[in-house]
Amino acid sequence: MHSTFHARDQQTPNASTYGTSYDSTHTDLSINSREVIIADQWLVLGKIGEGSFGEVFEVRDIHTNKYYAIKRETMKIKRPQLHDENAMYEIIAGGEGIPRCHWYGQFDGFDCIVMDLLGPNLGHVRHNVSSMELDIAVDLACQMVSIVEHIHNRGVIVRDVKPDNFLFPANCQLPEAEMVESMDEFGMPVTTYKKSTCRQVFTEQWGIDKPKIFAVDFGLACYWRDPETGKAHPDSKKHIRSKTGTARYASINVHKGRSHSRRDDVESIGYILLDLLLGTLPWTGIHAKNSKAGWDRMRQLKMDTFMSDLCAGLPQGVLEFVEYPRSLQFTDQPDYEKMRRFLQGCLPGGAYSDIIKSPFGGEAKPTDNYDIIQLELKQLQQKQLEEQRQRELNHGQHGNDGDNNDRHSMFAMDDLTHQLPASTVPEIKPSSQVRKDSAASQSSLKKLLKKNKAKKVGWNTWKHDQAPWNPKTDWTNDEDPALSMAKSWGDDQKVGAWGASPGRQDQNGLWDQSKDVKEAGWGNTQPSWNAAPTTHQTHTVSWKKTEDIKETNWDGKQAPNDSWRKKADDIRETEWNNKQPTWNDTPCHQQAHNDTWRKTDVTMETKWAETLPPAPQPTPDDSWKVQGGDSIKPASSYQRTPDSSKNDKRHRFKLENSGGWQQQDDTISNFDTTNTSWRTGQPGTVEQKRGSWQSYPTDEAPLQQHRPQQQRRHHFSQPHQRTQQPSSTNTKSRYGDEAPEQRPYRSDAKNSGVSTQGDASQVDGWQRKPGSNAWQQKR
Ligand SMILES: Nc1ncnc2c1ncn2[C@@H]1O[C@H](COP(=O)(O)OP(=O)(O)OP(=O)(O)O)[C@@H](O)[C@H]1O
Repeated sequence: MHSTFHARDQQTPNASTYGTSYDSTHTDLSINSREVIIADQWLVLGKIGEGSFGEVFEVRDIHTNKYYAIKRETMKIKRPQLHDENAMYEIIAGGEGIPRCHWYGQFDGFDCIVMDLLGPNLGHVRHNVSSMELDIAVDLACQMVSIVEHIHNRGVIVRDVKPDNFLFPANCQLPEAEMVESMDEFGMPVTTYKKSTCRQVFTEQWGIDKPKIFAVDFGLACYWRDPETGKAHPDSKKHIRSKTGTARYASINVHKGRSHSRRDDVESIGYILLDLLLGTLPWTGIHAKNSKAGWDRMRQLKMDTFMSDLCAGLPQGVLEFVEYPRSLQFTDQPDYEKMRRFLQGCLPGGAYSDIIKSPFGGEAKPTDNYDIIQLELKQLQQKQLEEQRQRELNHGQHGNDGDNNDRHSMFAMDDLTHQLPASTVPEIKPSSQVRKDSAASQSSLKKLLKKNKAKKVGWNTWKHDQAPWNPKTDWTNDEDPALSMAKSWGDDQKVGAWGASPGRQDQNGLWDQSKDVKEAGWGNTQPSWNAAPTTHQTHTVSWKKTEDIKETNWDGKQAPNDSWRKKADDIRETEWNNKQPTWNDTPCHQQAHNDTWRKTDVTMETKWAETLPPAPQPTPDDSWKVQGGDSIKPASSYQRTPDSSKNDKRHRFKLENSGGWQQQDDTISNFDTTNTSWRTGQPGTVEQKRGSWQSYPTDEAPLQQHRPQQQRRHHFSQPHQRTQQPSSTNTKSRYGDEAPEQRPYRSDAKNSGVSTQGDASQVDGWQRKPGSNAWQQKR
């Protein structure tokens, strides 16, 4: 039965001592150093772990007093993945070794998943024991095979199988090394640490012979099988341009740039098994000039290492287990039972228990003789490096690919958790022509797509950052450490959205134009969009029909507020409704639909090429004028916030000096007029000059600086940025079947009900048409 460890009282006898103490990173800091209760239920206790993108905290359910873990990810991140991870947890729920999720939602600008609380991970434990006995490693590997088998049976592949993603139960504490004081040859005191063996830890400290493990972190997981057709995804055979997962445990096929399939997950388990038994791998600890060089070197080492050399001293079954996945084809289903047989056969008396002879001669080494193994591995590694150096010298390539020994200019590959920039692919400079609504731009877009095709972009590759129309500035966001980190790592570490979300739409990215990709051209003239008046939009849009895609009819007043619906046999159609709420809201934006559509079996994307005029800058000294000229008050005294509690179009207004909020529906007629000389009235009586309002997503977090910047980024950006909602109350799926909402920068005028006549008729190059609400560009 699936056992869970989500509450202290459900744990083992030594429940009082377990918990977060296993993790040295535990800080006892709750978010913002104050009591934080998430969703009125989960009291944050302290941080217990973190990965490249997520942070994990221990929380207590204040209603039941049970303990859980919460993983959070900032919603500002360029490529959020917790949402997908939650979806993956749902898909694989109920399996042995899969933690249960209890809540998913947004809090304080973070996506959060509450799940069963677990303990130290396999990597931690291996690091803290002197050696791991064969039967223990075999048992753990068998559990991993079964967990991965379950996940594969649900149509999903993990793509990041590594020791750090297998966790022991929460009642298991990280083993501590025993401190031993002694004297060195000069009589000086020396402190050494003696680690226990794994068996000692399990039996003596944890009181369990064979602890259970649980898999976590499905941020990179994706479907290997199309849930609609039940067949392997057609695109998944393509080459990927950037590698996914953790280099140390990546399969050779992934190193070669092939898409992940089930065989790669099980090959990674083989490397984990070797790591557990040997304590290291020949390619552990290597340094490289850049991550690409590191991945390349690891690939070379993996390919050059005879597994029989590596497995010397280990039972034959280990070798069989490691080599078996390498023989699998892309679509092959691994024979999990056979893999477990190899493992079980390793145990004394088993069918695969013969010990493999060491290539260095002499007796076979015992598996717990760590020093000898380390020495032999070092020799092996040296030998391989020497051979490689020699090869390079012969080819006159020495030093060209990061294989020099200048360690100062290198970084440790072990630090590299995810993946590589596609540094071999030349970046395509953004072309201004691409954004133009002209026939020329259509053809240049096609050229770019064609170029991209030549670059072997695969269906499960995150391609956003390589989008030719997406200039580098798109990544510039110094305020967001997560983004700058992503940048420094090569922007396509975290793949997943493509593969992960069949049936959902990701409005971002660049796509390749291959058989299953459909393109729809947009007519060359979209005068109404360019002019962007609020009311008169006429879509003279032409569609190019390719292959089996259906055309979408436009009936004059459409907005990209569409929903997709699947018709028959793999054909999707766009339904456009006639409302244009979002586009209408943005009179000061120039929008050009220079779009292409891509359809794959499972996803569809929209690329909105957008040219926006510079966002209007608020001028703090702008004033409010009351019609009739009674009084003038600095607009900065007023703040406006969307009423996030109501999540509707009403706004609250704050008169700074008077304190207190006043909520209005669509007017500001009830302002506290006693405090100031303000006179308010019905819509139409107050004039507004630009920049008068300051928008706040919540009562606390000013957005004023942020929003214009975001808007400027839209100048270049992919549409998903527009879909990001700053409000913490936004729980809407980013993959929902809607087009991205246009967040109006100047929604104040419309939403507040304040008339925008008079002075407000001019906004940074735009002006109201005399006598009408329509906007037109200044000439
Ligand atoms: N349910 C849990 N209970 C206790 N600790 C957890 C739990 N989930 C994760 N952790 C700890 O937090 C660490 C980071 O979690 P996780 O791997 O999910 O984050 P990540 O950012 O996705 O990591 P990665 O860099 O591998 O992608 C894990 O290695 C583990 O030690």
